[in-house]
Amino acid sequence: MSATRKHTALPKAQILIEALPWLTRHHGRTVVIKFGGNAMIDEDLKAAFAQDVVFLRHAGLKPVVVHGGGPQISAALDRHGIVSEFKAGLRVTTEDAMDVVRMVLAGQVQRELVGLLNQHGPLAVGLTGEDAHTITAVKHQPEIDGELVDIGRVGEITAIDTGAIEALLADGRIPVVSSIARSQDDGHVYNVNADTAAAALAAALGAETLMVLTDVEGLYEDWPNSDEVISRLTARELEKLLPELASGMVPKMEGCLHAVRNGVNTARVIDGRVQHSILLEIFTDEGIGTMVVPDAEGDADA
Ligand SMILES: Nc1ncnc2c1ncn2[C@@H]1O[C@H](COP(=O)(O)OP(=O)(O)O)[C@@H](O)[C@H]1O
Ligand SMILES: CC(=O)N[C@@H](CCC(=O)OP(=O)(O)O)C(=O)O
Repeated sequence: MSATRKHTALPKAQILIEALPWLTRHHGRTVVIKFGGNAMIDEDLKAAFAQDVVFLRHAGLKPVVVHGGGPQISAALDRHGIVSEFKAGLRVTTEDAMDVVRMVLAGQVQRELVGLLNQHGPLAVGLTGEDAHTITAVKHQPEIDGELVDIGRVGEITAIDTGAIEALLADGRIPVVSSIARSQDDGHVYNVNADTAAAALAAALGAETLMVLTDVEGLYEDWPNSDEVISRLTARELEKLLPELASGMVPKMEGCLHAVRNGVNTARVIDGRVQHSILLEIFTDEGIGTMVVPDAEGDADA
């Protein structure tokens, strides 16, 4: 009887001890995790996400969650009779649409994640970029075919104030941030792409890692023709690839590039549809998605 028990218990100890080098390396470090709206497929996945984040916190890391909600916003706009339109990968956001964006991100998606995390204890505190000047932006006008285009209340980040997030982390809490910015140029607010917001926060916080959870396995080498995932690339390699990327991958990979060029050690895009993908990525060698690393010192034109 006891021999059988030992048999089944030993592999579990093995798994725990395998995580030791990662626990040592990441102890006390900040990890920014972006949870994309497309990865929030079902209740089980959302609950597993919350478990992973709480696990990281109890393992001595400092997780910061930045969430998206693109599909959820589109569904709510649809119910309000507002048609969703994207230009340069960003939502054209009228004044009316902005109210809906804010209501869905801060009032629904963020509340749901805070609730799931807090099933494990008094840990999560939700905020938007408006709170304590966390994210400040000016009006963003993307250039499309050589012309500046007005896409409404979409913001370009000009400043990050990490004070509120750092105070929460120091208090052992898990900040959950919605990608809405305070406006530098008028009294209103701006809609910011959640990947861009997560990357800017990761850089400003000096995070160890930016982890972007989405609905594909990683960055595909030749999307949509093949599902060959690029497992590792340097900032310079990514920079060369950027002009070829499409739609949702553009802000994600631009964000990864910004992060590793501004002090973040690794930026990863991983499949949020796989349960416990965060734990697999942080605590094992068999990293599952795409990892972007800074250029090696001495790299030409790095
Ligand atoms: N090279 C690529 N590799 C993987 N996905 C790509 C690529 N180019 C474009 N995509 C698209 O980007 C999508 C992910 O971005 P997005 O829809 O904005 O997700 P999220 O809600 O997680 O931010 C994928 O589902 C895929 O359709
Ligand atoms: C300006 C802009 O496009 N904002 C995004 C904000 C939410 C988001 O980025 O959500 P995902 O991460 O799920 O795509 C939007 O309105 O859809």
